[in-house]
Amino acid sequence: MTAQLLDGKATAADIRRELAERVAKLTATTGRPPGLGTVLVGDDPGSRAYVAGKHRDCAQVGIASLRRELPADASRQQVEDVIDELNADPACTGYIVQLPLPRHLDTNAVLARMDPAKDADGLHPVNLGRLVLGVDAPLPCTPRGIVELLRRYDVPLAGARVCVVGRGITVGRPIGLLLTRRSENATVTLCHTGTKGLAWHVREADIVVAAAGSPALITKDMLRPGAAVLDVGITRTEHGLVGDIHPEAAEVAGWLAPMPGGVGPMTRAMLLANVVEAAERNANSA
Ligand SMILES: Nc1nc(=O)c2c([nH]1)NC[C@@H]1CN(c3ccc(C(=O)N[C@@H](CCC(=O)O)C(=O)O)cc3)C=[N+]21
Repeated sequence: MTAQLLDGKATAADIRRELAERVAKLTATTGRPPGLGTVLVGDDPGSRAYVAGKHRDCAQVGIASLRRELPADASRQQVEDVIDELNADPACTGYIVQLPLPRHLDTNAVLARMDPAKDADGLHPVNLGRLVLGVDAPLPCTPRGIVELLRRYDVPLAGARVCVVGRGITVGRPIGLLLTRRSENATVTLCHTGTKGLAWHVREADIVVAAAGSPALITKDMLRPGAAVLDVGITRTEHGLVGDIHPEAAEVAGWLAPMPGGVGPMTRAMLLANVVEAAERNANSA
């Protein structure tokens, strides 16, 4: 078997076209385009590249970009001033603080200072709480992108056994909350580096979400033939970017979202969707 491609790159391009129409309407009715802010602290080349990609996406769909950059040794006060400024700026519909922050800064304190209505990442504690409660809120971009990709390729979710590998706050922790909603109705097992018998858990699964950041962790012998496999891991090595899924997994999987070209572009598209939805909420309440 050779897996069917879950083409995140092409799907994200479709979504950007859909969003561009909504942005054009919003801009016409409100007199100004939605704006996405990014806060980048330090000069990690990976983070810089991601942020640049987000601004390219914005330009494509007609969303305005507000870039804020601070040096790696920025003080807590400097970061708070930028957050306060974006919270108050009517041109900023939503924004993100690029993670990880330099170690001397308290990530949770920074996230908590954001206006939850402007949280384009869905990572503010209030919005994560709303996700647990099942109340409408901006959703974390990567989990939302994964659900959207599975839906657009008609991968069956109801009753599916999903194995998530990784417990980070951006992917592993929140994705189970989306997939176990009644509307998705999947069953989710959350595995991590402390899991005993990882291969057994993975082999039980109809859908495997690999988000551990451990190169080639998931090998073809671990997979149920025909499973949908999504590679969320990205590790920078001297040979380039490496995912969590071993390349030979494509021989056994039924569907594969590769890295690159799978979940990454979907994450970026969902960030834009969160901003457009926030702008539509504002327009409707104005
Ligand atoms: N506040 C915050 N929100 C984030 O959403 C966030 C973050 N911080 N910190 C870092 C991670 C990582 N992340 C990626 C997004 C897109 C690609 C992406 O588009 N990847 C391309 C290729 C990337 C490349 O070639 O460098 C792909 O997979 O095809 C990758 C990684 C968002 N993150």
